[in-house]
Amino acid sequence: MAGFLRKLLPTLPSNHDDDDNHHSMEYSFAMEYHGPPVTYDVPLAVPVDIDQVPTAAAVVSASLVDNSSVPVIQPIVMGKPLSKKLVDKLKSGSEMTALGEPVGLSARGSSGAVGSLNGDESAPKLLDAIRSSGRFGFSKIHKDSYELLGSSDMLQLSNDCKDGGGFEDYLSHVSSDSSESGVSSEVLSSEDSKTEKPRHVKEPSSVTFRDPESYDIFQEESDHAEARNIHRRRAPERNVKKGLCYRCLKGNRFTEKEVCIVCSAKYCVSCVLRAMGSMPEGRKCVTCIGLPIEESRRRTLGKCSQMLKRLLSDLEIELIMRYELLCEVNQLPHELVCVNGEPLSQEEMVFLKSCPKPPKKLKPGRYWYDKVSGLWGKEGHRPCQIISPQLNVGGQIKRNASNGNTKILVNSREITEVEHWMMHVAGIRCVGNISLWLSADGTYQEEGQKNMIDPIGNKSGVRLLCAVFSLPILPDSANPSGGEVNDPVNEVGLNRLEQKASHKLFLIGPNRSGTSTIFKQAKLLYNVPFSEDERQNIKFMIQTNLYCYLGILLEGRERFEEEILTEMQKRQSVDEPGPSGNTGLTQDKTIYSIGPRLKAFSDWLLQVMVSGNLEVIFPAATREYAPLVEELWKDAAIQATYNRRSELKMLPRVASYFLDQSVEVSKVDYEPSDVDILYAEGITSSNGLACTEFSLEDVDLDPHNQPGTLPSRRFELIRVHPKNLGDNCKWLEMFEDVGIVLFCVSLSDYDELSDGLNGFSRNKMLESKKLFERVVTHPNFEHKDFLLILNKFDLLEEKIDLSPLTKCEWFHDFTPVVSHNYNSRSSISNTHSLAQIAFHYIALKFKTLFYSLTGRKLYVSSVTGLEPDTVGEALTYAGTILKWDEEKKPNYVLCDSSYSLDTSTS
Ligand SMILES: Nc1nc2c(ncn2[C@@H]2O[C@H](COP(=O)(O)OP(=O)(O)OP(=O)(O)O)[C@@H](O)[C@H]2O)c(=O)[nH]1
Ligand SMILES: [Mg+2]
Repeated sequence: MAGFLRKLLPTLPSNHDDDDNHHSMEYSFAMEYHGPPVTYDVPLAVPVDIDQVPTAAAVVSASLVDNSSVPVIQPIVMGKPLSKKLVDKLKSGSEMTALGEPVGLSARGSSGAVGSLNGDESAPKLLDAIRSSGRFGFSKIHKDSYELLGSSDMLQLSNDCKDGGGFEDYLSHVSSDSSESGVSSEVLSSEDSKTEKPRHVKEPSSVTFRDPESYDIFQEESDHAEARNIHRRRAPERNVKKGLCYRCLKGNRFTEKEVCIVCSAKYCVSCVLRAMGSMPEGRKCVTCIGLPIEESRRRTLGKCSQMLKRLLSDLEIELIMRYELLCEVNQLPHELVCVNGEPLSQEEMVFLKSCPKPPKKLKPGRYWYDKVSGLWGKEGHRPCQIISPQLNVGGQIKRNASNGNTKILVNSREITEVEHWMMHVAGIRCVGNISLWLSADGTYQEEGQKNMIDPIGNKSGVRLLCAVFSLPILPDSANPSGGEVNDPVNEVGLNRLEQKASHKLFLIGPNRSGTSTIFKQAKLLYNVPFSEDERQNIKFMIQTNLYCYLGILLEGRERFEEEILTEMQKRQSVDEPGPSGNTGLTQDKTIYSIGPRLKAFSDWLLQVMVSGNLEVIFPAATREYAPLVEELWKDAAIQATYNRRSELKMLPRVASYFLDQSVEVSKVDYEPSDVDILYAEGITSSNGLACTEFSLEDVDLDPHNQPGTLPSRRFELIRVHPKNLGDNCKWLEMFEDVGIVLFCVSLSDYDELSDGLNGFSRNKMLESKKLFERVVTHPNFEHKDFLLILNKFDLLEEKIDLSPLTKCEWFHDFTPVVSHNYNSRSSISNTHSLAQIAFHYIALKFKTLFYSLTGRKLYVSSVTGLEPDTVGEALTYAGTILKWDEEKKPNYVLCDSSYSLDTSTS
């Protein structure tokens, strides 16, 4: 019949002729009826209007450019070498589901990656091997195991080879029109590939398939770019209950799983290899091969779970991870990166990524780029990196690129407040409406001026500042690479940038409240070493201060001597009044008198101090005058002066500590001990900003827990001196992301006066109160927790009996009830010392003030900065407060495939 019909219908399409064996032909036709009339209605055949027949639109060739629009059949599971038995089966062309899985159906990834996962070769070697052998399909790697090299590309390749084309032809085929064919095929054995054409080569189709096992729902796609966006926007919907494996639907949220970097499907240990196959593009379900990754997972590229590592050999993992990182389809799409308002072209993206200093961790987004200096940042934000300058990428930088509001233009961009502050700290004074040029070597120049301003990268304080604020560190002339070598300050910064501490503790307090002591104590407590740079600075500071202390003593000595002499003169004139007024100068030697040599030294030192040149004469002075310092310190007059140190207002308590070891300290090879560092005044950086990181173990509320078994959290302690905060603490706005503010107040301030401006001095406790109010009410800290550190409790204990708390007018109502047998040192009513009561009273004053300003609760801690325990307790308390805060917030669950436990929310 078919033969007959073929004769009847010679115009049938001829391209099916060679498919005779595969296509049966069936036809229907109508004939005119000539029989007897019928009693029923005969249905009429309505003529068909050809134009009304629906037809499938031709496939747009552009849609085939992208792999994502091409129907894919899954690659063979190649996690392990295939057994010989299976290989034989495959060779015989029979069973295609030997593993109970669709075997050997390979999607053609855009990378054209060849899926050898078990060989000893790395990818390039493997390609070389393929190049030289010209054989594809299975290669015999081990005695009893075969390795499947095939993908559809290879299949195509094998055909090309068979047809006379070599591997080079294949490569050019892949690179030139790889995107057009969209071929998928079943795997052939090496022999098959030599002798046969692929048995099943699919024509391109605009229909995509759904994997019945993975519940993927894919959209029909027509346009390449749109298709990419669809996939990027919409991960395939999955109705899998949380915690279950997406393939076997078993397990719970604690079952180890690996996650697909495209659709976030999770697979358990038994299913992962089946679901992900050979992973020619890394950890993707087989249905996701060829699709761009989910952008939020970009940071996890190249980091697989422990589970997968256990399943595959190191080599396999290495190769898969390399594919994952390098294969083209996983790369950041160029059009998603916008620089200075313009999306990047493919060429610009290549240019950007291959420059000597490319942007780190580039993600889709809008960026600004200062081509002159190389500064790079997110649109509307301060700079975050320095990349290679002069790259021809993106558009022209705009004035408001970083959303600055300083009216200071640097390379046509209005800089941000934090950059302005950095320049301020670096000593580059610039007020609004100024245009500067910043070159790639870090030099500034005012527009239209010839004078260069020093590269600010040279100043260690600025570098630290850059580190604290995550600003890029500008290179300096001595180290144009950006100062990343042998620079402890910078190292701190870089480490900081890398690790990103989880919580920032912001330490601030008025002058001499003890913030630097607490900061150093924290470093010592948590074994954060002082860098060589810091040690040298501290040594220099201790030696300089020693001369200051000596100067204060010498000044005191002069004063005491004069007092005595005046007294003696008075007495003499009363005792022996006479016309000559003889004062009997032979008797003018007092216990405060020193010999002529020491007197000469004393005069010189006092003169240097008055002229403010003390720092200039160091360190030469240390070498020169060490013997004199020793002699002076041991001199009876100085010792007598020192005994009256309580009358020397300027002499700090720690002075005696260093003066006691003045000989040691003034030696050239003096190395400060930890205690010396703690007692030294100040820290290191002149700008009053310091930061350090440490870990704290979580607070253990369960007594059964072993010590050291709880997770630890990273903290960053940032200490800022108020003198660097500008008028009305303007610069506090730089510290928006702090977790908690530690406000330090010296308990001993209540009866002390500050050296006020123009001779106007004020009670120091009231000064502290004023600063406290300013910081607390700063908009930046509106919702921040505050921990008040009431420091110098030891001094409060010492002085409270001698000097009543009511000396400070704010504490006028301090009227503790004292029992009759009151002993200030031991107890009041056998429970609290007067100092403790005073502490609670002061704490309450601050709490009430805080509540009136914020309506919130103030936390308070009693501290003696020179004692490690109390500082440790206060910092742990700060950590605990932050933890309480976290617990109050809704639970954020981490979702990272590098975690071996399934913790995602899906
Ligand atoms: N007795 C005693 N002295 C302390 C205590 N804490 C700090 N000091 C001393 O108080 C002085 C000032 O302390 P710093 O830590 O330098 O104070 P600061 O907040 O850094 O203030 P600036 O010096 O203005 O930067 C130093 O001499 C410290 O040794 C304490 O708890 N007890
Ligand atoms: Mg200090």
